[in-house]
Amino acid sequence: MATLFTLTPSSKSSFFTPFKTTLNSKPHFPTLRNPLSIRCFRPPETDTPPELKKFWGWLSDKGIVSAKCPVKPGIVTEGLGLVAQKDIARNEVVLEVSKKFWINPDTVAASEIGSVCNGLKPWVSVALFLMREKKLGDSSAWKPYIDILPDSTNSTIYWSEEELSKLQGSQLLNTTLGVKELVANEFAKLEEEVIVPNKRLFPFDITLDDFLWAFGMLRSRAFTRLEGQSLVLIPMADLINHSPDITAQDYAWEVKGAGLFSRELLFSLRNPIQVKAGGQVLIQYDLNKSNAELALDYGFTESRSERNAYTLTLEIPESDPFFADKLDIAESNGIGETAYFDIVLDQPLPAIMLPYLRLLALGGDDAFLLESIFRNSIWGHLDLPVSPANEELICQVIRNACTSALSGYSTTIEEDEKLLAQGDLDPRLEIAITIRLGEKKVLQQIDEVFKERETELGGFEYYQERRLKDLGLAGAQGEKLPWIGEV
Ligand SMILES: C[S@@+](CC[C@H](N)C(=O)[O-])C[C@H]1O[C@@H](n2cnc3c(N)ncnc32)[C@H](O)[C@@H]1O
Repeated sequence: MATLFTLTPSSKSSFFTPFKTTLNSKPHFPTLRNPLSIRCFRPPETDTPPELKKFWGWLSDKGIVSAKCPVKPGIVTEGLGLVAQKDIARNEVVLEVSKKFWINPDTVAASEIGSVCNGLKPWVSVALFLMREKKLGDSSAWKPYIDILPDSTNSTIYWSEEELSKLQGSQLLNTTLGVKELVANEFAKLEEEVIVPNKRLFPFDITLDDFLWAFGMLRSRAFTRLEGQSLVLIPMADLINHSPDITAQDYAWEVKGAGLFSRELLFSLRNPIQVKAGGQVLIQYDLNKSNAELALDYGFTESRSERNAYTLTLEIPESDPFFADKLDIAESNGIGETAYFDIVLDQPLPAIMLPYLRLLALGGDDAFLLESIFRNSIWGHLDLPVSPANEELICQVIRNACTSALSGYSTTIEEDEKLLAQGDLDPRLEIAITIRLGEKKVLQQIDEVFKERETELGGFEYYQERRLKDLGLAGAQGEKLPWIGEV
């Protein structure tokens, strides 16, 4: 039965596309109902590491910041962050960085390696630029910035095998391995087509680890979807950390025109919530990212239940005798041969999932609905239960898939909850437990939905009953009218 259609509990492939989103892509508005929790106070000046002092000096020399700048880079619990130098009001602009200090594909194109980067994907060219500047050391014009970039984050792309083993059975493990494979493939191509043929420009060893480092830096700190920009690194602005307490929808940043005729572009960062001097200016990165996306992109998770999600991949198998008809119906309703459904903890199933499942399970006595005369009305019919056999098959296949996915994890929900409750965990272990616990809870929730449906199968109204009613051949309760047998 389960072979009737394919259900792959894996992540969607579009998730592998680098820089679909990096920092937030949706408007986020701050709210005073969610007061900022001050995580760390500005360390005494003597604690400031030399790299940070040099970075500040470089920012000042370039005119990126002035002595009046309301924020300064400082050491905070999240690594480096932006520390308020005075009380900062909500919506106050804390930083403006001119385009000439951004690192984006235009920067690469205008650089020494620009001529060999033609045709590279934007993120690949910026990653190559970043690696090269790092290798150039003292000769790099960007050295003070490169020197304050971390060697890694807690993103799962940087985890050891041992650390990744704690994600056994999870979608995030598959996604992480998929992303690393994608990065490795891109690197192999880059090495062969650009690095090796241009030894003069790259007179040093550049390894896959260097490329992974650059990829992770972009993924965690590049701003995307800025007007007309694919991805941009903005020194100093990229020190802004995320706060789960800022939950309203608004962009904390924008690109503005400046100078004569507004020809110069300026990146402007606002403080979304009132901050006291010494506190950290924080923003909401992206309310729509799941914990898996946060863990992969930035290396942290949140405890809010709606961050827990599981992506169900449903597919019409080519072996289905009605493949062509089903595909035609799916495509005319905006779905394809494969559909991805993000199921979120404590939220209802996506509305389109049940109709799509009914379509996939259509066959046997219900196959007549696939005939072309029904083509315009079929989707409406699939919105409601079609037949007991169809609905039962859906329940069985989904429940089997949930059971199988749940059996892939090495711990139970209860064990994970106990581990989390103990506290004081290594950050990567805590991320792994949060992720696998969240995924299992969502799988359990899906199973419960279809378990309940199974018990309700006898109470649903199916296509044939609705049809008889529409034709006036059945009573309000679906019972056949007395004369029907006499017709
Ligand atoms: C845009 S950078 C911010 C600057 C960064 N803290 C640094 O030291 O360079 C994003 C990275 O900061 C860290 N980070 C930001 N917000 C965080 C949070 N709420 N919890 C844990 N780490 C956070 C993560 O390592 C993330 O990948």
